[in-house]
Amino acid sequence: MAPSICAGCKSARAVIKRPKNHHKLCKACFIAVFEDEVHHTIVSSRLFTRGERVAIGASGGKDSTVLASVLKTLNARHDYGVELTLLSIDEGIKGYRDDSLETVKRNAAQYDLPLTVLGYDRLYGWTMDQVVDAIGKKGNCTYCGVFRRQALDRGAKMLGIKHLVTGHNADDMAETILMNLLRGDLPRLSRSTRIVTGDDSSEVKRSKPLKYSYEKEIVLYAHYKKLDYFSTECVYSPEAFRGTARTLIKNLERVRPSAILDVVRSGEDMGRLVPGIAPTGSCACSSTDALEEEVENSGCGPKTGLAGGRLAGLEIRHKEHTTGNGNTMEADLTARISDHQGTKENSISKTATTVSGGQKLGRCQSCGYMSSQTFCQACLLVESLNRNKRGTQI
Ligand SMILES: Nc1ncnc2c1ncn2[C@@H]1O[C@H](COP(=O)(O)OP(=O)(O)OP(=O)(O)O)[C@@H](O)[C@H]1O
Repeated sequence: MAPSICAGCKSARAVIKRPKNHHKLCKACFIAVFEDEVHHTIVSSRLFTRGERVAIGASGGKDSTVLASVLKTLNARHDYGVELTLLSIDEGIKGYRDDSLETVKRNAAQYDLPLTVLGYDRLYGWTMDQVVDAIGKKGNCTYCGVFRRQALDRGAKMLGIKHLVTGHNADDMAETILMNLLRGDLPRLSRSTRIVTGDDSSEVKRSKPLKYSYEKEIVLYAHYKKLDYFSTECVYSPEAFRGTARTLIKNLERVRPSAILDVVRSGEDMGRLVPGIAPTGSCACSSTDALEEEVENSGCGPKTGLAGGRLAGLEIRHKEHTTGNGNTMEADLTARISDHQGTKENSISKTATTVSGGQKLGRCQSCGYMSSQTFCQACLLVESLNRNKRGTQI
């Protein structure tokens, strides 16, 4: 059989059948088309403004490695005028994150980008290995997801950066949409489809430039560009619901390649029909729900609605266990996590902002992180861990 000719340049030999649409392309055309599509997403969503400083959430995995590489390339090629930096969170998982962080360090040198690494141990007084020792594997993603979200925000704030990009891809988006659909949670589905969460009034806006990029194409791009990435899965395996959604998406993709994008587009369309949800671009991270949703979008994190119940329970129990003036635990927590939060953040904002649903968005009374509750989710989780450690039954 005669070799196929590239559908792009019409001259070179095609070596790739694009997972997204089965177009046959040569290597150079595939790389070009992949980069052009990410550029199109960035431009059409007006993700960046000239002069902006942007932190790339860098885990050393394929998605964020490709994101860093593509953004570096596109920033130079199209002169976005943004200042890129890598931000890594060390969850403290031996045999996983320690190795992947070595990859990020090499990436920083390869792409000539500054790198900042922040650890859970420093931020919360706990590594994930210690958390799992304390609570077991079940539900550990809840802790990790809540901690990571805050850690990334805090890292960005520490660097004086107001925009964080993550490597969430189309497959991740489709999974999350499907999970929210299966739960019947349309408001969350709507929020989860956004490319940008947070706006000028939120402290750190987040965006997903790879939102329309297929995971398989990300892997192919990394392969053809010979990118250095870390490919081991987290040793604390993901929870069942997302795993099932992932399998479903992969099976759908097998029989209909466009299924992933179709689910993403359908999610966006459905999201637009949900009443009472602010249009894209307004703050999506200003409520407890939105925080959980970000955790969920992280790829790990609560997959079964566990976090909401667990956290609500902790909040109630926290109130029961707080003394009249509510200061006992606050002092304890503050002592444990004051290292990173500093006096500035701990000086609790007196002004609260009204957010959707009539909730007041204020500051966690312990750490100063934005929260619609008295204490933020991370502080509640840290306190539950500390209580268990002290042998106190909550
Ligand atoms: N430890 C971390 N430090 C910094 N950013 C992170 C970290 N973990 C996840 N992220 C960010 O969140 C995105 C989604 O994370 P997820 O856990 O789903 O990993 P993933 O899909 O395997 O992505 P990757 O291939 O980049 O590891 C990552 O692409 C990255 O931008």
